[in-house]
Amino acid sequence: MPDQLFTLPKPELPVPRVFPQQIQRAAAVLDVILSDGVPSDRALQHCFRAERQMGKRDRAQLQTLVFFVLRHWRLLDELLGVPPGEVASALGRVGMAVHLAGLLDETLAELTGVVARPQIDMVERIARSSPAKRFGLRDEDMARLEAAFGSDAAAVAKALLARAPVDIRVNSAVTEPRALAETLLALGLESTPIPGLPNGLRLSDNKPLTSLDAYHAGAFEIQDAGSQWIVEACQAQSGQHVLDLCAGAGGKSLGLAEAVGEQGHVLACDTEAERLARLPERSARAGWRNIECQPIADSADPELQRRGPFDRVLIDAPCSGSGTWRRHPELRQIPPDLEALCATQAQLLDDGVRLTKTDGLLIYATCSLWREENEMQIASFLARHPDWRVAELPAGMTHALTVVAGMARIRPDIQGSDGFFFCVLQRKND
Ligand SMILES: C[S@@+](CC[C@H](N)C(=O)[O-])C[C@H]1O[C@@H](n2cnc3c(N)ncnc32)[C@H](O)[C@@H]1O
Repeated sequence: MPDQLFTLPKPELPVPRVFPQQIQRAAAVLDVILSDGVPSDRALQHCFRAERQMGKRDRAQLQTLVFFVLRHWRLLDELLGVPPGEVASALGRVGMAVHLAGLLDETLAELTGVVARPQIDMVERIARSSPAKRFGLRDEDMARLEAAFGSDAAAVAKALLARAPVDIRVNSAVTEPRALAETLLALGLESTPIPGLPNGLRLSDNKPLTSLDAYHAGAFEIQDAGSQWIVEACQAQSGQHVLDLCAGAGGKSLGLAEAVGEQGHVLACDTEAERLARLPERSARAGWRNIECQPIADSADPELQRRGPFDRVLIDAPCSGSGTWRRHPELRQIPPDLEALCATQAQLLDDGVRLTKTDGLLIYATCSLWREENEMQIASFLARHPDWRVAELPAGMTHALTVVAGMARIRPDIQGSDGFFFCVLQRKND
C-alpha cells in the first residue's frame, strides 16, 4: 500500500458522469482565473450568470472540477508529463482530473489530449516526485512551509488541500450558541461548539446559510474560527474606542462592536471603499449602531490621527493569503508581490504605533503562513520600535493555539480553520 500522503487525489464529483461541454466550461473558467487574475469565486459566478440554464448539480460539478485543478495543478502537470518550466493547458489539466475520477472515456480523452494510464503507474510517478508537486505547490512555497512548520510542513500542506469548514459566530446580542445550534438542528444543520471560542459553532455540512431566518435576524455571521480568534486577541472591553484599520467588509469589526457594546465605538477603515460599503448592511442586520465606516487613502490618512488615539488598533494586514488557500485555491498559482506586501505591512505597523493610546494594544494579524509576513515582520517592527514589546496572550489562547514568544499561529491541520498568525503589541512600561 502506498503511504497515505502518496494516494492519488480524486475529485468528489457530485454527478458520476462528465460531458465534453462541462470540461470545456471548466477549462474556460480556469483560463479566466489564471490569465486575467480573476478570483475563482467571481469567475464561477460570472459563468453561472452567463449560463443560466445550468442546474444546481451542474454548477457543483463545475466548481468541483475548477477547485480540484487549482489545488492539485502541479500534481496534474506531473501526471501529464509536462516538461520542467512549462505548464499544461487548462483542458489537459481538467482532463487529468476527470481521469483521476475514473471517468475519462474515449471522447473525453480525445477532447483533452490526455492519455489514460493505469492508477499504479500514476501512483509510482507521484511517489517519486517532490513534496511540492505532490501537494500542488510552487517549490518556493513548499520551502516557505518548511521554514515555518519544520517537520509538520507536510501535514500543513495536506490540510491545505482539504475543503474549508463553515464556521459561524453567534451574535450574543440576539441569541446564544446553544439556542442557535438547536434552531439549526431543527433545520437539519448539525453544528458543534468550537473549543476556546464561546460564540463559535462549526457546521458539519456545507449548506447555504444566508437564506435562513436566523441569518436575516442577525443571530450569526459566517466567520472562520481563525478570524474569531483574532477578535478575541484584541481583548476589547466595554466602552472602548477601537480602530479596525484594514476592515475590508468588516467581519472582525462586527465582533469588536459586540465586545465594546453600545457604550463603545468601532471605526472601520479600509483603502477599498467598495469592500467597506458592505459593512453597513451587515451591522444593521446584527443590530450594531456603534460601527462607523471610513474609507481612507492609506494608514497615514490625517483623518485617522484626528480620530485617534484608540484603545485598540487592529491591523488585519493585506498579505499573501496563503492561509486561505482552501477557499481561494487560485492563490496557489498566482505568486503575490511579497516584497510589496511586506512593505505595506511594515508601514501599517509604524502608523499603528501613532494611533494607539499609551496604554493601548496594537494587534497585528495576517492570514499568511509565511515567516516573512509574520515572525520576521514582528522582529523588524521590534527592531524599529525598541520601546514596544510582544504582550503575553491570555491563558485560554496559549492553551488552544500554537504560541511561541507570544506569537500565535492558527493551523489548518490542528484547528481546522484557515491559517492565521497574530500577536498583540504594547509599549514597554519601564
Ligand atoms: C486581510 S484583508 C482584511 C479582512 C477584514 N479585516 C475581514 O475581517 O474581513 C486586508 C485589507 O486591507 C486593506 N488594505 C490594503 N492596504 C491598506 C492600507 N494601506 N490601509 C488600510 N487598509 C489597507 C485591503 O483593502 C483589505 O481589505
